[in-house]
Amino acid sequence: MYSRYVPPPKGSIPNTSASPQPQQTPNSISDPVPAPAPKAQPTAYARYVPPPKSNGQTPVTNQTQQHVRFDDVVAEGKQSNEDEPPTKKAKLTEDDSPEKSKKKKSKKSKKDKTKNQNSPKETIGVGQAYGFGDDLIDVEDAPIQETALARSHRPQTEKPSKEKKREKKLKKEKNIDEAAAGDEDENETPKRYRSVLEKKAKSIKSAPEPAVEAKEPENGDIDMQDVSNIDAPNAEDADMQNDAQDGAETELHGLEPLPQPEPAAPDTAKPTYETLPAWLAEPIRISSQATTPFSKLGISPELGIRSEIAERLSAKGYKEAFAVQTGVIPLLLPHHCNSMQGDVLVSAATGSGKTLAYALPMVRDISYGNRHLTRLRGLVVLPTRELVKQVQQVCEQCVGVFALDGAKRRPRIAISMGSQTLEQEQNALIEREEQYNPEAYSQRMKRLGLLKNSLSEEEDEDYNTEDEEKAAIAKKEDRIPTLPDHVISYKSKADILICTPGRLVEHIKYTPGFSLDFVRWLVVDEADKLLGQDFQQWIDIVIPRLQSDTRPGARNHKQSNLSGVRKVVLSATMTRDLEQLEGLKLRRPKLVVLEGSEDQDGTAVDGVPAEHHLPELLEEAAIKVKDPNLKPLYLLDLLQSDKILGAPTPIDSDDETSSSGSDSDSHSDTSADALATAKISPNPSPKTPSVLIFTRSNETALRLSRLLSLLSPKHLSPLLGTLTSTTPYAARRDTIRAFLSAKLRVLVASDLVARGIDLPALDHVVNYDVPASVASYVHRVGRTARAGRTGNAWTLYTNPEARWFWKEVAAGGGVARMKKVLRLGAVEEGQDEGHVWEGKVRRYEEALERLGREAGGR
Ligand SMILES: Nc1ncnc2c1ncn2[C@@H]1O[C@H](COP(=O)(O)OP(=O)(O)OP(=O)(O)O)[C@@H](O)[C@H]1O
Repeated sequence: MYSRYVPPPKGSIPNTSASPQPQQTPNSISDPVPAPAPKAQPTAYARYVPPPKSNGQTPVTNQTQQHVRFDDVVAEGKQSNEDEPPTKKAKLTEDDSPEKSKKKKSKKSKKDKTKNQNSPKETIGVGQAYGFGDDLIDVEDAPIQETALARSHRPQTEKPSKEKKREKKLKKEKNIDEAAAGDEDENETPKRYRSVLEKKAKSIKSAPEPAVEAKEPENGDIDMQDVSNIDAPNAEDADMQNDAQDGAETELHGLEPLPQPEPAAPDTAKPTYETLPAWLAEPIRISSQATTPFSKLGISPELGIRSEIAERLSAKGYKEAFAVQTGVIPLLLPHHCNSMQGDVLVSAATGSGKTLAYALPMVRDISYGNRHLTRLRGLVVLPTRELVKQVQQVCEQCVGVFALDGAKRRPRIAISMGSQTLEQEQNALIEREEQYNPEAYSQRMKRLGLLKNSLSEEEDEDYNTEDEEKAAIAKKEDRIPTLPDHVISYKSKADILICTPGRLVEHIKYTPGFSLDFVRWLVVDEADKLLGQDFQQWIDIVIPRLQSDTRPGARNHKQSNLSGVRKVVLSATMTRDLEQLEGLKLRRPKLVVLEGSEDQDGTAVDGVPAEHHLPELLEEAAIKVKDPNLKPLYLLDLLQSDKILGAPTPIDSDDETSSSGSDSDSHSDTSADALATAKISPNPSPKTPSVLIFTRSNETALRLSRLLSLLSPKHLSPLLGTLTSTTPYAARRDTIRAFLSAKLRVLVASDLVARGIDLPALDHVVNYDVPASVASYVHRVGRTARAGRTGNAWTLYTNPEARWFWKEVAAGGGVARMKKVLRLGAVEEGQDEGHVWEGKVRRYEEALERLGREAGGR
């Protein structure tokens, strides 16, 4: 039935005046509803006549109108024989029983087709849609056509008797199809279809009455049932379709709709463009105020820091856990939950106490280990020797704290940083023991027998590869004399090794018996530095050795079900570079970020949290250097200002001009005050402020240090020390010791000590040269204002450096600070009188000349 529907061409509304349309008829019928404008279309759909808008009539009236219209057509066709008015027919239709209605529907269908014949276009369309010739359509419609044709060909000489008329009428009604067949010539029905049509007519006649009544549309609109009736090839088909449709309503024959799943809830998640993993994008944030007693850390006293230990820590100056320790230590203490035992990354300000945050839980775990066996279980990697020494001290403190608390053993701590020869370090790290092992002994003898022949060659053997070198070391080891049936076995002398990455790599390669098989802690302090630089590719060499699991149980953590290497990665300027972190092969990592309490600015710029946080009690200032050639003089003025060291006493003054200047009224007036407030003295005390001056290179540091000594031989020179990476380690160590004991008060240093060095009493940091990066600035100024103390940072900047400094460092959103950076004018611009400054410049030029002579004389 669907194939028969030929939709009308778009926008082509047939001209109702051009062809007679059934819709026109109702207008003449006594219908109370004014007929709508005819929208005659020859198809079934075209029969729908919408009810007039807001006519105040009920839809029932419209329904009536529809039926009236169809029956009108019938009435029209019969009007010549039965002179009943159309209104009567309409009434009858409305009163029809459902059964009759069904029959009439079939007739309607046929008659409708007759009407459709008036439109040649439609006839062609329907025939084509069926795939038959148009003839077939004509034949189907023939019974209805006959009424008109038969009338026109009826002989005029018929008997006028009523009997004959009645007979004829009956005959006509009974054999309407036969008459159609008899009118072959008129209908031009092909013979080949005649028998088919006859059979069809008979079957229509003999067909039983439909059992199911056709439903009438309730609202006057034509529904699909009507359409199917109208378009059915004949009445029987239409009835059958009706039956089928009605039956489908009552009996579904297993075609019930399958249960469908609940419709999925619409996805309300906003698209995210975050490329960082969740642990990095959403770190654990710790407020700087979050201090806690050590005894409260951990899930229980047994698995945490016991109160006896907390008391001992307090005795050592660690009264309660700093904020970063409050956040990190619980993550590193034993836990039953595996998800709490992943690797930990820490980003916290300089001087916030990161060292104790990892040293305490690591030493605790190793203290509770095997009583008798010393194995290398903890590895701490740091970028400089100074830091190695510093961390060693903190770890030793922790060892002392746990040693008395029922710990099974006192962990041994070793350092390796290249301050000694490799052999000295090897002896400090590894112990050789003779072990009874006849089998290994015979194998060793075999090797030695083979070696004898080639001994002379080996003496001047040149190693081309690492493997060759290792083999040579093994041969040397074989030659160490032992007791019969004994071989050399190796034993670690240290439980914890604190080292620089370069030396660690050397031990892995060249120290017999040096093994990382038992290591279960890896600490990478100053991580951004260690991951950002190559350091003999230490990551590629160390990390695979920590992943190997050749000895089952060797990496088991005490008091927890964790096995494997626990990695702790720390920095004040922690890298978020996943590529760099990837090399560490982190497991279930968590990032802990220490935030400032209420950073005045820099906490968030455009909603982006600051990358670095400066110590809360740090005060920063910057001084513009107008003439870079006189920069050392600017520094001298700053040092000798009341802001830092104060002016030297007039009696001991290095400065001739200053003495002469003191003759002036202004100076003589204040000389008594100057004496009273003078801070610089050749004999410093712990109260004398301490200063760390950073330069951009070793050479600049050495040169500046010498220049300051020449400019102030009496006062600054005795207080001055220099720290560069070219300075011998022993000299460096002595310098730091002297500084910590207040014998030295001013250190001129390269960036060697910019990171990690803890100089607790340091009051001032001066950036003589602007740092190379924001991170470098953070580390440099972080040498002061540590552990909750106050501190000052001063930066000298030249005109070309001004833009970068103020934009990236001072005002950049990447650095969170409590106070804004002060912009200061140089001393020469304000306080000094012209002739005093001129005198300083003259002395500076003399000092430069002398420096040049010294350099040339070397
Ligand atoms: N709980 C504590 N109580 C008192 N002082 C502490 C505590 N924890 C650490 N300190 C002290 O704070 C100072 C800074 O500690 P530490 O050197 O570990 O800082 P840091 O965060 O590693 O700094 P940097 O990033 O510069 O290396 C040290 O002098 C240390 O002794």
